[in-house]
Amino acid sequence: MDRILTVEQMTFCEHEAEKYGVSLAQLMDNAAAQLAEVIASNSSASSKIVLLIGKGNNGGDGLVAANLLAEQGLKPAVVLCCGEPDTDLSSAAYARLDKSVEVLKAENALDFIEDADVLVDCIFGTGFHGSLRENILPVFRACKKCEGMKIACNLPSGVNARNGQADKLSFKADVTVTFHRGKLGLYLQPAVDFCGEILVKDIGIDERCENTLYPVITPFDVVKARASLPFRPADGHKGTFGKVVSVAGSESYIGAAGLSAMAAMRTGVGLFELCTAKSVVNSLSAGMYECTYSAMKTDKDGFMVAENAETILKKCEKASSLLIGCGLGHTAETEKLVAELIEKAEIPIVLDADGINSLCPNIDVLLKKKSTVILTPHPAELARLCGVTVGEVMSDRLGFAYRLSEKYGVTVLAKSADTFAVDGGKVYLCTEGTTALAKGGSGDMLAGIVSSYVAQGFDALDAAALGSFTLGSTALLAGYKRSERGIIARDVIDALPRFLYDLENAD
Ligand SMILES: NC(=O)C1=CN([C@@H]2O[C@H](COP(=O)(O)OP(=O)(O)OC[C@H]3O[C@@H](n4cnc5c(N)ncnc54)[C@H](OP(=O)(O)O)[C@@H]3O)[C@@H](O)[C@H]2O)[C@@H](O)CC1
Ligand SMILES: [K+]
Repeated sequence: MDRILTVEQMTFCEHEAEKYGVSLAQLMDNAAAQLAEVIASNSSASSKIVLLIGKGNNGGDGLVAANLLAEQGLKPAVVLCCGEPDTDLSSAAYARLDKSVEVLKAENALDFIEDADVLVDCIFGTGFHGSLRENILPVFRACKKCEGMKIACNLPSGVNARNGQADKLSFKADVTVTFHRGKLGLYLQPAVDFCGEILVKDIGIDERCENTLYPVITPFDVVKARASLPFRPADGHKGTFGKVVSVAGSESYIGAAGLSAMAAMRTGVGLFELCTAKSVVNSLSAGMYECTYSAMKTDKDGFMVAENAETILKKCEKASSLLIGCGLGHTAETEKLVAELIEKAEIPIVLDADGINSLCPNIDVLLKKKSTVILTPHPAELARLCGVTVGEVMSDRLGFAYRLSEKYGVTVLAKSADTFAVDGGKVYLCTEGTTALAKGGSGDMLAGIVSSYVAQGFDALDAAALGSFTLGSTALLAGYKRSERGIIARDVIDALPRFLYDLENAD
């Protein structure tokens, strides 16, 4: 799988295909043929094959597939789950249904569904929205009881292909036969748990149909990760591998400054300087010897003040990335500090956590930036950056990240269980991860790693995507034969050299 499409991109492609001589009806026939092939390969002459049919074109795919199965001498039956098909294509397919195919209504077929040897879900496809309605729940409960092979057409019903949200009673497929390209939602949590094995099948859509769209989504995998690792010259010295200046930490948030520094230093950067409150210097320097420290001026609560900007900018002259935000705190002074650093710094900036929160009231300062900016928001921070609710962000995380990136010319690493790295030209999806990262400190590590990669000269998008891949994969490695419950940030940091070794030596 080398490309993923959003539902909007897929719909665009389907209509664009007509320009290349493939009609929507032909696409449905092609989709049905691919579906029928997978069903047939999982059936024998005696198999009880049951296709669950919705009203839309997903149901149409199932009806055409039923005909193809009947032609091969198999014995499919169809269950109308939402009444009679009602789109042009699906009602035409229903009118053409082979007479040998048994047709049942859902209310009379619950036991029949439970007994299927091969159960095929063609109830909802990309047209699904909202959640499963009350009247159809008995069908989904019967599906749950069925012990036969379960195949989903295009996507499991109950799953939202746009954003990965999924009803708890969604069809739990062993195999999902999806058409042309993987649909974004299928690779996101929690939908991914309902898809089983995802088979992407060609239905005759020319690749050129994708060219006029905004960037297609590329999964960031080990091959890409390996390719984006920079060469380390054998005669390199600490100056060769870049320097991060980090503006992080406060009397209230000490650990965040330390974790981001350790993660950066464990991912290849030559030098790391921590600009922070005196109290943070005192406590971290007792155990973290590898970086340098600069004590900054603070307010009475121990948060850094804007007056430090000049000193920090001076330090930036000898550095190659500026990390702002881990444990910074959010005050009127940090807002001023962040705005001034963004406006004046001439090295790439990675903005995380309270760096982002401090930016939000003055977000238009991004338009005055002198250098590359990478934002690393979690969903609540992304919502704040976009001025919308978290619920709105969750319904279209990629869309919000993309528009933010376009509007301000920044790279956005929209982090969550699945993470998007987005800039105006490309979108990467990073799905590595484990619940070991669902803990305090993970965001700090990610920001530190990204700042380290940027300091070493990576392009911003590669640094962001590889940063996410590095953190997710390392957490998996740290959790090998250990419970995700018990892994903490420092375990992940300790495992970073091992992860990088494996990556450097991957085939
Ligand atoms: N376009 C093409 O060229 C091709 C498309 N292809 C296939 O078509 C599929 C897309 O077809 P589609 O657009 O007709 O939508 P589909 O997924 O069948 O569902 C729509 C129906 O579901 C209903 N419904 C929705 N939510 C609901 C809910 N919560 N609870 C209850 N009902 C709900 C909705 O009702 P309504 O919104 O009116 O309430 C409507 O009746 C796509 O996945 C692929 O398989 C292939 O053949 C290749 C060519
Ligand atoms: K389906």
